[in-house]
Amino acid sequence: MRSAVVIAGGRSTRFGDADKAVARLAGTPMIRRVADRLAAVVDELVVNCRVDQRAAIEAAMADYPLSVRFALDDDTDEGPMAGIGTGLAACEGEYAVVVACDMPFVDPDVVAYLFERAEDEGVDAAVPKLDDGWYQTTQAVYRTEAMATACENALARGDRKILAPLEELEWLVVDEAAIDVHGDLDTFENLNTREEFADAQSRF
Ligand SMILES: Nc1nc2c(ncn2[C@@H]2O[C@H](COP(=O)(O)OP(=O)(O)OP(=O)(O)O)[C@@H](O)[C@H]2O)c(=O)[nH]1
Repeated sequence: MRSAVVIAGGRSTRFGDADKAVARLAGTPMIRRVADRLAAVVDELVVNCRVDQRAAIEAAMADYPLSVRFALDDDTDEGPMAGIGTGLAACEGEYAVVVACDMPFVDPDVVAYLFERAEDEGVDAAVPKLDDGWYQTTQAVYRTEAMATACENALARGDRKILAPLEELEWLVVDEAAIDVHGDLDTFENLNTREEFADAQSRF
């Protein structure tokens, strides 16, 4: 069984006075676009968000073909890594892909490849690294229990850095060239501002 976690507990401050997770992108809430792209490669979906976001996200997920569960932040605004840990702790699969709610171009072929790399090599995480040097921790595959525990441990020692939990795990880096062979690099594009949102509309 493979799981997916969509993290959505951010405040969308660069977007303005609205939750970008449920903002309509070419007619469809952005989080639903992400979820729809994941449906072909996972068996269940977990949404991580705050309690005040739940009703709108639930409405956006109406009639989704897979089981959808919510993993709500007890402590809000603890950063993306806390959201990753909360979401992974609620998963039933041994491995889960984590995807940020603002990555509507997520490519199922890339996700499938990340699962294969993690599962075949038996590691705790497969994390893409682009040629610009950035680790794509918000579009990566994790062993659910190991990463959830590592996130808890990092938060307990006051470290909210997104790479902090990986320090105690065995993980592999998936480089840009390998991703490029298996799918579309647009998969990592994330939308933060109204302008980026407007520019992206015509691509659906
Ligand atoms: N659970 C949780 N998720 C978060 C938090 N901060 C960011 N995220 C998520 O992490 C991903 C990347 O975050 P950002 O692009 O910084 O999103 P954001 O914080 O909503 O946007 P800005 O306020 O404009 O930075 C998004 O999916 C967010 O929903 C947080 O404090 N808790």
